[in-house]
Amino acid sequence: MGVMEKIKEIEAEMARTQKNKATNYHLGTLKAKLAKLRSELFLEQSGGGGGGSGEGFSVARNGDARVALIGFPSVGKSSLLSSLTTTESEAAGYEFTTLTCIPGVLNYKGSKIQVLDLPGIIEGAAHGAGRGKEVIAVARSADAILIVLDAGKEGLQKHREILERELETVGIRLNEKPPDVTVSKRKTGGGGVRFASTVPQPHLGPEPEKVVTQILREYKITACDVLAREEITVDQLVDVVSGNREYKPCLYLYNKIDTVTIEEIDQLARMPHSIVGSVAEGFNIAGPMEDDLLKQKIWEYLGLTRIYTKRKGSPPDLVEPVILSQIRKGTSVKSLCDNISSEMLRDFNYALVWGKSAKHAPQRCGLTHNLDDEDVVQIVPRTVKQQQNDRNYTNLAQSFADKHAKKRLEAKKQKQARLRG
Ligand SMILES: Nc1nc2c(ncn2[C@@H]2O[C@H](COP(=O)(O)OP(=O)(O)OP(=O)(O)O)[C@@H](O)[C@H]2O)c(=O)[nH]1
Ligand SMILES: [K+]
Ligand SMILES: [Mg+2]
Repeated sequence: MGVMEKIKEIEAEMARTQKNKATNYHLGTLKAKLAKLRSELFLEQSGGGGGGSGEGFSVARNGDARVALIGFPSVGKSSLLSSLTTTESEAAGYEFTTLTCIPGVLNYKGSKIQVLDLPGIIEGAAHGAGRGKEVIAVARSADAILIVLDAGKEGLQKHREILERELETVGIRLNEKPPDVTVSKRKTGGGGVRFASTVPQPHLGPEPEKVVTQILREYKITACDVLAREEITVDQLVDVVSGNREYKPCLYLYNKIDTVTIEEIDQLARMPHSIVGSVAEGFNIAGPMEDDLLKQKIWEYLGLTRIYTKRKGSPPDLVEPVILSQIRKGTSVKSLCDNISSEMLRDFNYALVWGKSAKHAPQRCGLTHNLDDEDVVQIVPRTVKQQQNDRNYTNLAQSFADKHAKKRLEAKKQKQARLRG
């Protein structure tokens, strides 16, 4: 039986099985099996062959962050790219106008955001329909996803769900945090799965340990300690165990609101993580640089942060901020140094910070301090003398260690000689 048939069979069995306490354990096992088969299928397909022309959309990463435009055909993705960036992507009134990945750069608040226009996807994309696999692979590589929907289309909510499902099938989790669960495999201490939780686990049924054991068995893990620090579902546990999940912020844009009534617009605007707009009319999308809602939201979902650096005795550089991202490498002083140069990190002594993250102006901070948008930072390196001292101490420590190692070796030799003699 092929992977696809096995998947179909399990899905059918899950549909037949009523959801209640007694079947919780069985459903958990099925979910784990399904997740494993789906990832097999995905890997099989992304490893070349099967559907499409086989050509990937390899577009070099560029700028401070990457956003992928995902949606059904003709919802206005290319029109949007052309309005957000200086790149012109062909737009037309027929489906599948765009057949490849078109990158553009959005300049916003001193950052450069790479925006990727893509072909439209349809139901079954994750399993290779259209060029779905390639499109979804690009979504996986993005820092955030912008799902574009046509506000005037019938079955709009269904579209949203289909797109979410296609992305979820390949392990992308939208607007979710990685579950706070650790699985530590045990080398000693015997087999068996030990499950502990700091909170009650109502979703795992009356015997959580049994459910957990069964799911781990599907992944051939039999000796380990599992610790949950929050309430989790079976799906979340499967995500943790399978390990190749991508957690991504996702913003939904209901485009073409010029074609629907004000009541409909009002409803759409209340959907979670959503904004409404019209590329054609410029509403919420192509307004003046800083107060345009879509750009603001993209910035927010990417967790971007501007840091103005300054040198001793000079004013801060307000023209070219260093852009850090909360969702990528974080906004600590260490990330800032890393972003500038390896020497900056090597010679770091402390940072002087002005702005929202500082308790007083300036605050003297170490590498772990988290910075806020528009903070001003001066990095103070260790003095030449301190650096020289560091090197001397390192050398001293080394010769000390060498001397003792030598002594121990000699003592060992003498002991062996004594035993022999
Ligand atoms: N009324 C209206 N039409 C729009 C709007 N935005 C885009 N369109 C039109 O919608 C049609 C499709 O736009 P495209 O930008 O080609 O859509 P796409 O999502 O890139 O389409 P594919 O590449 O074929 O998947 C074009 O005729 C656009 O002019 C809008 O806000 N309002
Ligand atoms: K089109
Ligand atoms: Mg297009």
